[in-house]
Amino acid sequence: MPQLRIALAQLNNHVGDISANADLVVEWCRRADEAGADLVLLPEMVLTGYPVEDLALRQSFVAASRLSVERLASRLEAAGLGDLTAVVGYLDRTDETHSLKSGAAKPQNKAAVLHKGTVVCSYAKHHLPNYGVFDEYRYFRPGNELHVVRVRGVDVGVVICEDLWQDGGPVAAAGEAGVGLLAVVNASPYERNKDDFRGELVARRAREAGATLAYVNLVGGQDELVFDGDSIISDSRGTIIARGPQFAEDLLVADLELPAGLEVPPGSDGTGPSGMIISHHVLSTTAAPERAPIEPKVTERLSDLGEVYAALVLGLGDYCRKNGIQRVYLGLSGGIDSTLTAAIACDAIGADNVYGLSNPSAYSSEHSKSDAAELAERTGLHFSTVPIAPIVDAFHQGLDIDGIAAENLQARIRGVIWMAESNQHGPSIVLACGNKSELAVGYSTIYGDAVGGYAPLKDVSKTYVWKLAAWRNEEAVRRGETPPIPENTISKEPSAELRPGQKDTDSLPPYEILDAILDDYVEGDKGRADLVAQGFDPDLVDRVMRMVDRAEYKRRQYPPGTKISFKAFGRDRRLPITNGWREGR
Ligand SMILES: Nc1ncnc2c1ncn2[C@@H]1O[C@H](COP(=O)(O)OP(=O)(O)OC[C@H]2O[C@@H]([n+]3cccc(C(=O)O)c3)[C@H](O)[C@@H]2O)[C@@H](O)[C@H]1O
Ligand SMILES: Nc1ncnc2c1ncn2[C@@H]1O[C@H](COP(=O)(O)OP(=O)(O)OP(=O)(O)O)[C@@H](O)[C@H]1O
Ligand SMILES: NC(=O)CC[C@H](N)C(=O)O
Repeated sequence: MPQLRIALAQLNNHVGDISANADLVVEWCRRADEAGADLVLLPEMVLTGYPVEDLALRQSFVAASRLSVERLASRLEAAGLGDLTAVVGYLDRTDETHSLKSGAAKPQNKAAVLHKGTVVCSYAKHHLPNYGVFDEYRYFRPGNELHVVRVRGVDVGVVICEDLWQDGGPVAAAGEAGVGLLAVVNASPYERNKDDFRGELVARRAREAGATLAYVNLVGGQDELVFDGDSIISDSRGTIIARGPQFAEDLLVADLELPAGLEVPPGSDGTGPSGMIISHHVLSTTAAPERAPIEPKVTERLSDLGEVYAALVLGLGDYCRKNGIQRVYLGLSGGIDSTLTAAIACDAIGADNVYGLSNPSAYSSEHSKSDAAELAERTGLHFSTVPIAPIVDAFHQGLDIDGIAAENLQARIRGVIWMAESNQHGPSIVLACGNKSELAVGYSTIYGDAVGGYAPLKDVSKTYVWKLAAWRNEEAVRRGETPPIPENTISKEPSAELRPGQKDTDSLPPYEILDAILDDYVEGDKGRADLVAQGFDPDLVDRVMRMVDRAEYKRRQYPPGTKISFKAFGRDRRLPITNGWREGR
């Protein structure tokens, strides 16, 4: 059986920066070549980044992507990497003469096969995901052909991401065509438990196709999405034989013993058993040289809490790095949300770039100040205190307000202070510290503690915030480091401290109950009858549903934050703000 050395380049690119991404591709191809690879797979749309959103509608962007892939082929050849076969994702349009208004003029999400200075063929994704965070029907025209390339005598079928998730189509056709290897290039965003699902999917499709399957995934943060890498190789029996790290760049290299391709006349095209047009391309048939075999690695999985924490760190870190943001400012109340946000920020961009502000009011407890100071001591972040009581008093001299209006004034004054610091010492942003539970029920002050450029905990429920905080401290102990989060911050009862003795439970049900209802209402999209049938108190269900529905306007104005759940607020859950639909009340 011919031996093929494959390299999966799970890299972190930059949406829109085609020229820098092309440089990255060359660099990773060089690394693959140095590792002796015959074939290197790069992630879906590696040249443009993913998702490009409405950049896909700009002809200039599509043309630049297309030109870049052609130049890349000659660049690789000129760099002495022409013998390597590279699968490179990009955006293409082949029918630019058609009317822009017609769907036929839409570009395609493609993967080009580059070899010996040419673009040998280019596969267009068949299945376009159009659910959750994906809008691919808005942008792309689906493909209808399959390409099979022969590398070192092995037939390799190339498909793109969602093609793997759907039954039938190009994956089934590749199996029927008898490929030895199915190469799948991906940009599959992280969400909790998705890695388990992906692992099973890859193994199942490999068994169904009767072929070894190599799955390469992107790494890095892109606005609200974070890509976790976690590239996988499964043999044709469904055994995972190699797996890359999560949330880190890596070149995963493996030697594969694969069956020789069947007799296909060079360059012959035809219709496969499932009726799909299949084009064959013979690139190389010579056997691999004698070389010391590489033992493929199977990287250990992170724990559930560990992977969520890593996602939040990478999401915030890449948002800052890719947008030229050097520092972050945030209000430190000594509470669990701002403390965990600060710990994530320190891990993402370094404590020396994190500026925490304590802004005590007349109602602030002593522990709110001492716990915030202790956090600074433990992490090494910059810490300063700007009391707001005199500013609040000055406002009250000119304003006749009380109750919630007066409470919100305090939160807004803090927001003004954080933004002023950020403006003064930029390039920097303010971090909003709200969590998913608060965001769901509108428990934050708009233009107050809701100000900011990024919200790391936006998709993390309050009960999970506590778990993550405990996990981060345990992790520090395991590594022999100082746990960042003060014990009192984890154990004390949450309070907004906007009036004397205020507790979150004055306005909200206990978070364990609230989060259970929110899980079903927000993530599960269940209706009132289902929630009541599950045993939740009907009055409480009504109250929570009302709070969630009414807070849509607040969520729309909230900063972006990393998606970690099946359904995050934002692109994943799109509801009208002006909405008269009410159930049972
Ligand atoms: N449909 C709509 N579209 C656009 N804007 C709309 C709107 N409905 C109201 N508004 C505007 O929004 C205002 C009400 O929102 P907002 O000013 O935020 O005030 P509001 O939601 O009434 O009060 C803030 C709540 O959050 C709690 N809080 C505040 C700060 C921190 C924390 C915490 O623990 O983290 C909790 C606080 O205890 C209080 O219960 C209205 O006065 C109006 O101006
Ligand atoms: N005294 C304070 N000094 C600085 N920032 C504050 C102060 N109080 C509140 N904040 C900011 O406002 C946000 C909302 O805090 P609040 O205490 O009202 O509710 P919370 O959701 O329980 O948050 P936390 O758990 O961080 O206290 C905090 O996360 C913090 O960023
Ligand atoms: N880019 C894609 O096609 C992603 C869709 C796919 N179901 C995933 O999340 O992995």
